[in-house]
Formats: sequence, structure tokens, C-alpha cells
Amino acid sequence: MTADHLAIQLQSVGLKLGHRDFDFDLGIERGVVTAVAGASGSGKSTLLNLIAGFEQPQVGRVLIDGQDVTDLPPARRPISLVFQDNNLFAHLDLFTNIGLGIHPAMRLAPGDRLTVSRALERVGLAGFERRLPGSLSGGERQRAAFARALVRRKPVLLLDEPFAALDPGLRSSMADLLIDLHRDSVPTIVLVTHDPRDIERLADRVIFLDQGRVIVDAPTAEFWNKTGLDPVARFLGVNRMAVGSP
Ligand SMILES: Nc1ncnc2c1ncn2[C@@H]1O[C@H](COP(=O)(O)OP(=O)(O)OP(=O)(O)O)[C@@H](O)[C@H]1O
Repeated sequence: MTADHLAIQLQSVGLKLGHRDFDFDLGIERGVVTAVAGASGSGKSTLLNLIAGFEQPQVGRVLIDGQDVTDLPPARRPISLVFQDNNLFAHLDLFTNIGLGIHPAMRLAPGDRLTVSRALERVGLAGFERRLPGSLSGGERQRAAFARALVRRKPVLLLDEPFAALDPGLRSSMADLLIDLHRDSVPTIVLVTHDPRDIERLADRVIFLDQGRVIVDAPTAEFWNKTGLDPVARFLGVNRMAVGSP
């Protein structure tokens, strides 16, 4: 079978961290939003870190867009990242923070200033170029982090619990923004979450982890029916008798 439809592949990847073994053999489809879910400690961040290059496999290979990136550092992989926090440098204004997404040494070309302003506008922060992150609300900081991911123009966006620090209203408006960005500019999104509502709102597919392994890899509609598996039932907060979407 050809793997052209896969944006990301982990081929027989093995890794041991502390006492925990991780074994991943999976493909993440191009052009869809995939949620990586599971209990705390199941390996969600480790999987994302293997894709991003912050962790190295002890065996196996990582491919992004068909290219073997196993030995490439994070900055040279065709990905952008948004985390729950630590997305922005506190002492730099938004223009600089976002410009760093285009060029790590801020060697910006003439058109880049406009690119930054357009990205800010795109996430609802028009005119915020000179603001420092500390002067923004949590939701605005997260929007700025999305703007930085946008200007990188990478085919894969990795998000690790990006909405965890936001209140419920903001979670939902940020999820809407993410869906818009996905439609316009970012073909493939991988989203780590411990919240079934994020899966419901955003994900086309779910990869569910338990103890460092994938136990479900399925379209979201099928995932809700996997409550026969105890870790999934616990994650969804349902007992085995009450099956259905949250
Ligand atoms: N550098 C490390 N050294 C030792 N153990 C580690 C290391 N990194 C991760 N682990 C362990 O591996 C397991 C999986 O961690 P990981 O952060 O990937 O889980 P997670 O599913 O993202 O959890 P959470 O939802 O709590 O963030 C945990 O038990 C963690 O303690």
C-alpha cells in the first residue's frame, strides 16, 4: 500500500524513558485533524515530541511528508508547534515574537512585515504588533501563538493541550479559530488533548494511547463506540452501560 496519504509516519519506533517503554507504529493522514488522547502518563506528549524532534527514537524511523526526519532537529522539521504555555517570549513584542516564526534570527525580508500584520489580523489581533505578551489575556496570547504558527507556513501543525489554560467560552472560540485556520492554511493538524470535548469539536480521527502504545486508531465517529476498552471508558467518563458521545 502506498503511504502518499500519510503526513506523518512512525515506523517501528521504540523508546524507553525512565521505566516506561513506548512503541509506536502508526500513520497520521494528510489533510485531517487527528486527536491524540489518553490518560495522564499514557504517552501523548512523548508521541508529539517524537514527531517534533524533542525526543529521539532508540529504534525505528520518523517520516514527515515522506521524508525521513529521524535525525533532524526540531527547527529543521516541516512542522509548527503550539503549546499550552511558553509559546511567546515575554520580553519581546508580538511583531518580534511572530517574526521569529518566519526567521529565527529576525532577518526579515521587506514583505515579511506585512505577513506578520496579516497573520495578526487573521487571528483577530490587528494592530497588536507593539504589545508585549504580558499585556494580553490568555486567549489573546494563544491567538498570537497561532499567528506565529501561521507565518511558518508548514504543512503540519502540532498542538499540545493548547486550550488547557483557557476558560470554556474561550476554548470554544479558539477551537473555531483552529478549524478556520485548518481550512485555509494548515492541512494537517495533530492535537494532544485530555478533553473529549476537543475531540468532538475538532477531530476527524482519534489515536488513543494507553501505557505507551496505541490502543485505538479510528475515525472519531467510531471512537465513541470503543467504550468496551476500559481506558477509553475511563477517559470518556462513562460506565460500560452508557455508551455514546459525551
Ligand atoms: N524524560 C523522562 N524520564 C523519565 N520518564 C519520563 C520522561 N518523559 C516522560 N516520562 C514518563 O513517561 C510517561 C508518559 O509521559 P507523557 O508526558 O508522554 O504522558 P502524557 O500522556 O502526555 O501525560 P499528561 O497528560 O500528564 O501530560 C510518564 O509516566 C512520564 O513520567
